[in-house]
Amino acid sequence: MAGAWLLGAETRATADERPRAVLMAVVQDDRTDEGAPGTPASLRELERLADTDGLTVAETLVQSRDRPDPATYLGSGKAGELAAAVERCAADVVIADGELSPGQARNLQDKVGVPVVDRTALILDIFAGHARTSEGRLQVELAQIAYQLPRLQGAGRSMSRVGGGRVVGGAGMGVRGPGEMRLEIQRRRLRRRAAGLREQVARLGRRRERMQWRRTRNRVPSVAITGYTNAGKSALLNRLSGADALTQDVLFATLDPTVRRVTAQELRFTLTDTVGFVRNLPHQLIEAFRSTLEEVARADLALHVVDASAADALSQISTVHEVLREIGAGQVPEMLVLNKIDVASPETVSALRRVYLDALQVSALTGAGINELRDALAGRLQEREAQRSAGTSGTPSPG
Ligand SMILES: Nc1nc2c(ncn2[C@@H]2O[C@H](COP(=O)(O)OP(=O)(O)OP(=O)(O)O)[C@@H](O)[C@H]2O)c(=O)[nH]1
Repeated sequence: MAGAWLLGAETRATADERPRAVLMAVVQDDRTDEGAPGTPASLRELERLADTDGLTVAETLVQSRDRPDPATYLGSGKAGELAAAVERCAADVVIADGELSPGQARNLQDKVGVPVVDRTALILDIFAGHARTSEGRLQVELAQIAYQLPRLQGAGRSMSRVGGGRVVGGAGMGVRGPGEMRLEIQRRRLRRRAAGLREQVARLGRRRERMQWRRTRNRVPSVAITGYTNAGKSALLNRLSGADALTQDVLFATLDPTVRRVTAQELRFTLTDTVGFVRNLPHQLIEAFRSTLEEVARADLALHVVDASAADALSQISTVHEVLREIGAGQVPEMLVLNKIDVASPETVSALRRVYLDALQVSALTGAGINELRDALAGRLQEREAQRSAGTSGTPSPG
């Protein structure tokens, strides 16, 4: 069930009722750049993320401050307002549009009485609901454990309350209370589980490498489709290859890479769909999905799909570039394509074309521009192939 990990067993919602969320954010006076936490674009995206995770957004609370309160994130007056909002809306969860420290989450949770999580936890929850292959599921669980470990104290603290008194001191100085012991056992169990998962991921990664190596040896050029979440990557993959990958109007419908074969201008190449990128993609996820994302780093060409109907398309492009750099794929040659041209506004398209002069315009929905794109891809790959053979022909052959 979506939201299952996020809400734990405490949710008040029933199976046929969507859990309700209150969103909250601190807008920092010195961080009002497009996409910073609490800005309209970021909040709209958080709403979409919550919706994708099967939650109903009941209310949104924003506070403007110098910086978040170190103890409670919101200032104390605003935290009181948050508690009232949770009560009023019968909310099941509070989601912050920034990153909460484990302490901030715990303190706020004590004030409002329902789980308080951040954007990272929400994205992890969505990933958990969408991972389809065993590799994807393992990777998500690993990322969840990495997120949970430093936050275990919350559970330990309430357990230690049951066990009677504060963790240290309650049961005598230097003596561990029962809560602390339970916490240590839990930590150890999670670490052991993480080690097992890492081993399985590594095994699957090696298998993926062998397959990739076979493709390289057979010299099948590869194109990796990248782009912001919901840009239309899967739809475009289907159009280009005549395949049937999952397309859904939700964020992160695609989590596991899908490889398809395409032939154009007598050139055969592979097309790989990859996970959609989003602002502030949790670091744990980039780590966990590194082997999947490395498909992009090894590709001959990255086809960067842009949703030209998104008002913040330019900032989505920069986010994708940032993530690509972070996974070591910044050097892969890129072909940028403007998708959803059937619904894009002329203003956004011309703003994009001013920066990306020769970006092709396509619609995965209507099929406009698809043949040209397929040919352009084949052309670029052939060019690269020609350059590569020219580069190697100068090298003396052994013997
Ligand atoms: N109007 C229009 N809608 C499109 C076009 N291409 C894709 N869509 C829609 O946009 C939504 C997202 O498409 P997907 O192909 O799932 O997007 P994605 O980039 O793979 O998404 P993630 O899996 O979240 O990364 C779906 O509802 C598609 O039907 C297009 O050219 N025009």
